Amino acid sequence: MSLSTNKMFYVSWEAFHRATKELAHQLLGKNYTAIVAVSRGGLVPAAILARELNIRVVDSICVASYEHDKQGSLRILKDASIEDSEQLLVVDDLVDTGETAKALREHFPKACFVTVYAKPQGKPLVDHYITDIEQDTWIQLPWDMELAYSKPLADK
Ligand SMILES: O=P(O)(O)OC[C@H]1O[C@H](OP(=O)(O)OP(=O)(O)O)[C@H](O)[C@@H]1O
Ligand code: HPA
Ligand SMILES: [Mg+2]
Repeated sequence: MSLSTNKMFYVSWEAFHRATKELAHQLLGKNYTAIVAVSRGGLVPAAILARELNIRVVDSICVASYEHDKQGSLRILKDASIEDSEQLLVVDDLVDTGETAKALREHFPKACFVTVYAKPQGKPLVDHYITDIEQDTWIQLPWDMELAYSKPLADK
């Protein structure tokens, strides 16, 4: 989905942390031994999950799929050095069209693929996620935003 939609779902750092901890609760006790973060969006939830689940082996796969807000084909810029296994968690921030998830599932067929947010098109490709977001809504993540002054209603 491109950024042309005007429906927005704004996520604060606190909300992102809370949702990711909820994801950690779902994964607790499943004995995952390693995490691969899907860079860049998966880096933040991967750090939070690693802390909550006490996983010390954390790697990344660096991919580029969106060029200038339009979806292109997925390119692997750097692969992870961790082997695929059922004890591996592959973490991304969200699934939208599911193109990234599809490619990653092919790359790590045994691993558990998780995200914090999921839109309907990508949802079937995710093993665990926390929050449903409509397909036509753009998720504004906290690292893409900054605090800004808001005029009082009376001055608008
Ligand atoms: O389900 P899809 O339609 O494939 O979209 C989901 C992917 O898009 C975003 O990454 P993006 O490629 O924008 O790059 P970034 O993580 O480096 O910001 C997001 O972090 C997911 O990885
Ligand atoms: N928000 C941020 N990045 C994204 C989205 C979104 O809704 N979809 C694909 N990449
Ligand atoms: Mg990404």
